[in-house]
Amino acid sequence: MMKSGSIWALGAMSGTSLDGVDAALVLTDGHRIEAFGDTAYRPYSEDESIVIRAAFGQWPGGPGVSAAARVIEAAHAEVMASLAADAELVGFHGQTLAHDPGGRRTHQAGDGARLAELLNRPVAWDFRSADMHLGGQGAPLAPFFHFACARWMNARAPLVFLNLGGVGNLTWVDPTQPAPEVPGACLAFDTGPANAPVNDLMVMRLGLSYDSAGRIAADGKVDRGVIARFLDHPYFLKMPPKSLDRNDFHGLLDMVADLSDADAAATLTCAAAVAVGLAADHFPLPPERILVTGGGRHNVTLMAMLDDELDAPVSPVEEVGLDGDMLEAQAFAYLAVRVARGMPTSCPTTTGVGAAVGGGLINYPPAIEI
Ligand SMILES: Nc1ncnc2c1ncn2[C@@H]1O[C@H](COP(=O)(O)OP(=O)(O)OP(=O)(O)O)[C@@H](O)[C@H]1O
Ligand SMILES: CC(=O)N[C@H]1[C@@H]2OC[C@@H](O2)[C@@H](O)[C@@H]1O[C@H](C)C(=O)O
Repeated sequence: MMKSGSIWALGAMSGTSLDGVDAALVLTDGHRIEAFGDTAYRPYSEDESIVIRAAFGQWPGGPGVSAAARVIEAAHAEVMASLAADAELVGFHGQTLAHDPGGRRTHQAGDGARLAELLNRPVAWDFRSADMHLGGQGAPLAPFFHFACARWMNARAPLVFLNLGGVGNLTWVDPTQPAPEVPGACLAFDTGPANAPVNDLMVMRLGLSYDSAGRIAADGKVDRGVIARFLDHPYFLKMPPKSLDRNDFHGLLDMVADLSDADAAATLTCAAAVAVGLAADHFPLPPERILVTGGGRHNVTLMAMLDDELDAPVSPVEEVGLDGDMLEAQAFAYLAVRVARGMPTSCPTTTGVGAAVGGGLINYPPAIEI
């Protein structure tokens, strides 16, 4: 018989910026967040990053995919090992190598069965495929968790969670609705590129992995002509829900090729903020506040530009007691419990799927023989 009370679940996420694996414990019954527990982070080594990057853009069976999957599984097992002892269930997102919503396919490398064996815990994984098979974008999946976070913080009016990772994505939530899958409770979509283009610029020109605190961008001047051309991208004409692959805006770097380092950084940072500004046109009602999560919240220049673009107050999620480095890992802990209990993980207004759907597979560790 299925349990109904809260259990500790351990979630893990390896994001598009490929810095490492986040892991976090959440106590939940799949509806309510009762408590947040310990967290851990394990960066990928240079050698591991090279193996994973070599498989970027590949589909299962493609060159380098197996090698990348083994690196990803081992890194996850390592960071989760100490926390798994306190968890009844693991949520394993894996590393997205390719995402093609138009072609109804997505690829998160890493095998849940292998991780179940390595951690000796049941593992919920492959969260995105079912949604895509049923016509959804397969992303974003954090929205139902964001709805639960809004309830956890006792919010009484609509608010927005904005995640600034490699790509930007947001969830507009109305916590007064009875459940996240109810029409009017959540609207979620990817806003556009966030940190990825600036990171790529930093790597290419300065040998840095990102623009720390946005200091380089702060010294630059935004090229409004480039921003206007950026906004011509057909993605901005699409109605949400909609999602992006990390490389969908690759041409953006060419557009700043003739600019100085500082001007190029300022322009790419502004592009991320302007994309969020455009996203705000889709909000069903004005949100009370915009809570920013993901690494981009540390970018002071980006946060100031967002403030200029948006009408509601913008602040990091820490302001309400959440952990902006761990929200995605916590989301997959929460979603794992929903998968285990047959609850939906996405709906028409979060991924564009035809009806609320529960995605994910569960693998159990091999039975121990005595
Ligand atoms: N101190 C900082 N100053 C400026 N930018 C920062 C700082 N710390 C992190 N970032 C940016 O945040 C990025 C990492 O963000 P995050 O960890 O949220 O991404 P991710 O989870 O890998 O991506 P996604 O959410 O798209 O999967 C870094 O690559 C960098 O661009
Ligand atoms: C396909 C994929 O891995 N998408 C990620 C990525 O990173 C941010 C954004 O693009 C979001 O759509 C999603 O991750 C978060 C955790 C989500 O599904 O909500």
